[in-house]
Amino acid sequence: MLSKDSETGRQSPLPETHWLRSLSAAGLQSPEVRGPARYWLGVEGSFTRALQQQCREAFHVEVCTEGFARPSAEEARRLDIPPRQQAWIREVRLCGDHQLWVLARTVIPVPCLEGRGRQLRHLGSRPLGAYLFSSPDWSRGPLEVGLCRATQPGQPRLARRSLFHCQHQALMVCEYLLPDLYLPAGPL
Ligand SMILES: C=C(O[C@@H]1C=C(C(=O)O)C=C[C@H]1O)C(=O)O
Repeated sequence: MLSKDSETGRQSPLPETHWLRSLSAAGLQSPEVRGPARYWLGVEGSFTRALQQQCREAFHVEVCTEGFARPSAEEARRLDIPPRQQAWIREVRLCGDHQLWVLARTVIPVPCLEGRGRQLRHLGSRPLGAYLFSSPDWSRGPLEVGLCRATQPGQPRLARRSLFHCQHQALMVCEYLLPDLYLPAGPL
């Protein structure tokens, strides 16, 4: 169930993921991208806000891990940071109406944590999106779509990610969609 980062030995419940630069490129490789998940893969504004709007009852963020760790080699390349440099890594579960909807992993390079960015280390269960979208300093780059190598039922099969830019710095937010978010519940 767990994938292991070959360089750090770190174990993560997030499946290995192949990232593509557009919804249409991903749709050619996986028909699931063209189904009900398509809406969520393409949300351009705050993902947290879109999830909150989908909720009938409650929405909450549960922090799984937060701290300095080494990003994967692929993440370091995408962020254009040195391969062995530590970053602040936050992994959370986003839950709506008492179901797990999204697993999110955010990689924040050290320079982003300076100045006003200090707040990024003290979010706790406040959604990161609320901070990024309320601050004029940050803007989102293009969305990528991830096809996951899920090895167990219930693991995410689809994901999305983007860089958020602030002056010359960037952080990366990856969101893994769980089927309970986009597949209608079966008959009771
Ligand atoms: C980037 C956003 O932030 C969301 C909140 C996160 C968190 O609190 O760690 C992580 C990923 C997102 O789903 C957003 O809302 O668009």
